[in-house]
Amino acid sequence: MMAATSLQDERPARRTEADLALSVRGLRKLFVTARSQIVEALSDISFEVRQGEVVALLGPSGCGKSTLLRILAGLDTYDGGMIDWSLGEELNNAKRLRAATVFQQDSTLPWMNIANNLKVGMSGLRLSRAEQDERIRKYISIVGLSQFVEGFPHELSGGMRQRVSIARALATEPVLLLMDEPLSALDAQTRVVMQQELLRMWQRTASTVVYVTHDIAEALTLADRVIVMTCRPGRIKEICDVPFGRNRDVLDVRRRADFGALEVDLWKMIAEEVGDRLQ
Ligand SMILES: Nc1ncnc2c1ncn2[C@@H]1O[C@H](COP(=O)(O)OP(=O)(O)OP(=O)(O)O)[C@@H](O)[C@H]1O
Repeated sequence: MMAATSLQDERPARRTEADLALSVRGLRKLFVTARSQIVEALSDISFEVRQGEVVALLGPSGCGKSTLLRILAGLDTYDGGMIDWSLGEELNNAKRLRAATVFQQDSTLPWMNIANNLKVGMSGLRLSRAEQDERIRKYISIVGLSQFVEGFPHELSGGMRQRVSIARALATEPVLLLMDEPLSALDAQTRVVMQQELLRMWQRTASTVVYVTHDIAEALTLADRVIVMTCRPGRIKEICDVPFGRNRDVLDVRRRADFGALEVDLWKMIAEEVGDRLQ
């Protein structure tokens, strides 16, 4: 059992159905390979995401984390089960949440300067020019790139380009922020700085976030709950509460004894899946 279960007093209070942002029920996803083989990527996936909650999807390589995120983003279909978008609005004839996605790979547009990269993300939002400019200023400043706003992606490092991608998603002020290993290409120092920035931003914007990572410490640092997935076909192995509250500091949480205990528990779960002998 997880160490978190002994820390009931620090957990966020259980909320009612009215607080749900979305719930996924019995989701199944099949792929057909080039050799006509059927691959079951996801099987019987059920979980809920509450408003303002940060949920991390953690699991071994190939367990279907990105597939699940792509389905939530509306970029892929599914073959069974359902998604109930509690807070959804009508978008393209379907009830969905207004979401923005940040991927692992660089997705900046090289022919546009940084300001225009952010504008592209906001293009469907019918914002006035002044509102767009204000959001560009705000979110580029949040990711620490104010002096590069007129520059072009090729003038930035890989990590800086990734920060542009994050700013572009944030500038749309989405109801649901979907992030697929957004910090994995960054160097270790920038990564910690960005984790702190994400915590700060989410606290300010009360964002609802689904965050894919294979990094256990990152999941514990950022999330309110960690959903651990099994090897393929990806199922839910365990859902763990992270008892650190939203108002947390990247370095302070790592000093906590229960951080270490949770990290070990999660390691064991992942090791069980990949057949490692660490356990
Ligand atoms: N287009 C596709 N056709 C066939 N199989 C696919 C396709 N896309 C994904 N898969 C398979 O589905 C499974 C889940 O892939 P997915 O990329 O979602 O895993 P992941 O957990 O995000 O992995 P990683 O952590 O390595 O990025 C994998 O076994 C993969 O081989």
